[in-house]
Amino acid sequence: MKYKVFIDGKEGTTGLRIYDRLANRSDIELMLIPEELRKDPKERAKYINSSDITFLCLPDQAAIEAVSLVTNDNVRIIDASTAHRTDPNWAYGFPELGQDFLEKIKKSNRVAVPGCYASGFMSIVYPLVKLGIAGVDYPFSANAISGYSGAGKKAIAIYEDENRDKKYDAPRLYAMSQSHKHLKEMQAIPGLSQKPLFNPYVCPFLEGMLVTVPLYLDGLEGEYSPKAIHDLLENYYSNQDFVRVMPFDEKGTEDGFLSANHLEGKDYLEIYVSGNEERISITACLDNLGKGASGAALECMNIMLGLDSKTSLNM
Ligand SMILES: NC(=O)C1=CN([C@@H]2O[C@H](COP(=O)(O)OP(=O)(O)OC[C@H]3O[C@@H](n4cnc5c(N)ncnc54)[C@H](OP(=O)(O)O)[C@@H]3O)[C@@H](O)[C@H]2O)C=CC1
Ligand SMILES: CC(=O)N[C@@H](CCC(=O)OP(=O)(O)O)C(=O)O
Repeated sequence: MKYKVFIDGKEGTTGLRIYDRLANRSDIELMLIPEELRKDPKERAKYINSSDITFLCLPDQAAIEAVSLVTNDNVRIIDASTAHRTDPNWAYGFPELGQDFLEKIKKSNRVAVPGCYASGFMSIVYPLVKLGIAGVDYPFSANAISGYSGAGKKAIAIYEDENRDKKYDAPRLYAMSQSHKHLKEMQAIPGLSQKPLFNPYVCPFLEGMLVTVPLYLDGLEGEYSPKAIHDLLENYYSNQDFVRVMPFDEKGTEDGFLSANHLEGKDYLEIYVSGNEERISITACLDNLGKGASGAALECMNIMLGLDSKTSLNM
């Protein structure tokens, strides 16, 4: 039997990558909507309701509309947008955070794929809070950079225009009003008492991401060295394929640099712990289109179908 899969928003950045990874799978029948009808709600409803799994790779409003079109209770939805990530009726698609996350993804027919920045932040902060290393009231902050593909196809066209304005040649800070759309899930999923301070930059390279969470050790719930925190995180993610805690080095890496495109094309995330006895820095490195979007969506699909979670993914 083949699973029938529909990708609503297949022409977009996230949708295309899911399509490419599924195109050659013998266990999947990809349902292709005629190009001229791909935004027609009536036609989309037909495709959604006759699929086993529908991926929503759409702007938030279109994703909300797509969910309202579901009339067949058996259809399972995987939504890459921001629309449902803190909705308790939806599973949060980050199985490595805990057995409860994994079980909910397995059982649910509504799964929300975490935001790319949120994935990096969550991979660090969720275990810190869960293990009692940091309190829910710790004043978390995060600095992050993303490749321009994170901003979707319109931004890709701007960045790849050979006559682009010079301003696109440098990292650009944004969301300076502290109102980035991922802050809601960054607070809600680990249960923080306030939203973190968050400074994202979009940069002139295609894909890749770093999210750094700096910490004062004396603000934690107990006495820890950077190495002790490293070991606790390593233990938390032991046996996980998609989240890997890298060997401890007080400089972070051997030469003291970490490139944001280091995991380009890969679907897993790496965590680096570095620092000294006063202040530490924990950084998640991922591909915004991999574990930050399409890769995570496919990992969730594999789990929902009871397959090896690594099927079709780049490890
Ligand atoms: N890029 C990334 O790294 C990440 C993106 N996401 C999220 O995934 C979703 C998709 O993002 P992304 O792929 O980057 O966006 P894109 O802009 O690249 O693609 C969105 C696609 O949706 C199509 N679309 C828009 N409205 C409708 C509609 N009403 N019906 C059907 N199709 C529609 C667009 O059509 P058209 O081609 O005509 O514009 C486009 O093809 C967003 O919610 C985004 O926030 C999540 C994680 C990371
Ligand atoms: C570089 C860039 O612009 N990135 C996007 C986030 C991409 C993403 O993760 O979108 P979702 O929230 O749908 O997951 C932004 O900051 O809005």
